Amino acid sequence: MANYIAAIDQGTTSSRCMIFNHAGEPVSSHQLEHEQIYPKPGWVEHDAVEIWSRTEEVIRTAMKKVELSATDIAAIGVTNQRETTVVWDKKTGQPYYNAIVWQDTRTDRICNELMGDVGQDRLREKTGLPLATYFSGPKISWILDNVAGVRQAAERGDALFGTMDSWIIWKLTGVHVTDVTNASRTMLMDLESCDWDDEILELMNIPRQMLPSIRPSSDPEIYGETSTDGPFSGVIPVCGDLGDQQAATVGQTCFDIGEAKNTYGTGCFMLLNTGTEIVQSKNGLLTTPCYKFGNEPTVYALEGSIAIAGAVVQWLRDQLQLIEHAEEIEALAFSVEDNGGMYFVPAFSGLFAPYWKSNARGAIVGMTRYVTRGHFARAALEAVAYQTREILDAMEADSGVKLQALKVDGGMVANELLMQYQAHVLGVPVTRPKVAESTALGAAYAAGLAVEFWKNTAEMRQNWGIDKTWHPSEEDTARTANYRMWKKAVTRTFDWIE
Ligand SMILES: Nc1ncnc2c1ncn2[C@@H]1O[C@H](COP(=O)(O)OP(=O)(O)O)[C@@H](O)[C@H]1O
Ligand SMILES: O=P(O)(O)OC[C@H](O)CO
Repeated sequence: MANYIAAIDQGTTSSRCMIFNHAGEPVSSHQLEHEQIYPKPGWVEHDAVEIWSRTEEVIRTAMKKVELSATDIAAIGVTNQRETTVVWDKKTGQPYYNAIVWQDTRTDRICNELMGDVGQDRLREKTGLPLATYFSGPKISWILDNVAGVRQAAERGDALFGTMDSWIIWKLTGVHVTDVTNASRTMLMDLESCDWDDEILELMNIPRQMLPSIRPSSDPEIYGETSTDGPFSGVIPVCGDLGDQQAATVGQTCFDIGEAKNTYGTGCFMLLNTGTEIVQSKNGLLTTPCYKFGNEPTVYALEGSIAIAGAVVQWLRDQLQLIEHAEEIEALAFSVEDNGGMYFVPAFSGLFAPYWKSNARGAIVGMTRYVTRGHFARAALEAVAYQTREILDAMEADSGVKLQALKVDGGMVANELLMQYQAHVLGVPVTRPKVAESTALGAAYAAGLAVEFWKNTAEMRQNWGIDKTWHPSEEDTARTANYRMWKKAVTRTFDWIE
């Protein structure tokens, strides 16, 4: 009897496999980090082969920890860091080049040229996205134009493009697919038809045959099956696929219009369910599919994307060696009472929402000889909270919805200082669910729904419960003053790259 669903979460920092029971509780989990490759300033790459071998290892270990075999797993769902672009040879299975990560800014020139050719508005109307280095389309163009032989291979039909979901599903099943949520982040998909857009493909000079077919996020027709010689050592349907932020929205059971969640991982992403209506943002947010379950209409969301959240903690750990482990930042931040007048704008990949300024770069301002390591830690965490406030302001302005509480998840929500400060800066309660691994849970839900492991979304809602809520303190002058200073600090990063 198959009593479990497996989820593979291929994130920016790490890959993990989690196994869930019918109550939506994790019964096993394993996670491994992979290398972050920075070949030049602004460039970020991953080795897709390393990611696949880490994925195989986390699957095997998660299954072994609880002594499960393939017959115990009813279905598999995949979720992934979005936009990260890999192109591989379908005959050898080898990537032609490292995966270009969503944070990478090398396509700045390509984006500027596209801006001249077609203008921002036309693309935004079709895809819901501003023209920015963040998205996959220009990254594919870069690979086609800069890696020897790839364009010819793509024209011959030998080169396949995928975001990391496609890469993992292809490795698991040999099938070349993606889902609507991931496809939309290429900037090549028409939001309304949920199909590749020929006009944009022509504009970016991308051959259609290298693209995966676009499928529902939860697909009763299943994408494919695992094989006995793969990491699951058996045949299991793979039938759930969602970009990680959309998966977290599903995992948090935000199925009603006006429900929102914020996920604090490498970056930070708030999504607000807007139902089957496509709402175009006037305040710097993205419009994106939230999920598509089987034959039901696509549900859309407004999204506020922040490029750097947990990544700033990683940077303090790996590059400055200020801490040894990510969780140590909390004690370090607690060692000081406040930010000491210091503001840290981590615009390492330019600024995403609501600014969309690819030519911004990071800045630390307000420093005096008074500041200590503790203030660095504090300012880094505060930056995450202020950026989220900017997103919430934009979301409320766009939707007219006044949020009563914010559901949060992701690796950083273990940080109590950050969560308390977040509630303070937003002025609304912040709620962490019992299962903070909402991303993996959402992928499991998508797969489980497809095979009727869960009958409907109401069953999933019953699984959701609160672990902890942080309440804002009384409105005070310091909150307003700090946020004003943050806004001032952000302007110091604009137009840094000439
Ligand atoms: N206690 C903590 N305080 C602050 N940041 C943390 C803490 N624990 C983990 N992080 C950060 O959270 C991120 C990992 O979260 P996760 O949701 O696994 O990310 P991803 O899905 O992007 O790989 C890392 O960037 C790490 O620096
Ligand atoms: O790896 P995460 O969780 O920070 O998510 C990355 C996003 O999907 C990028 O769009």
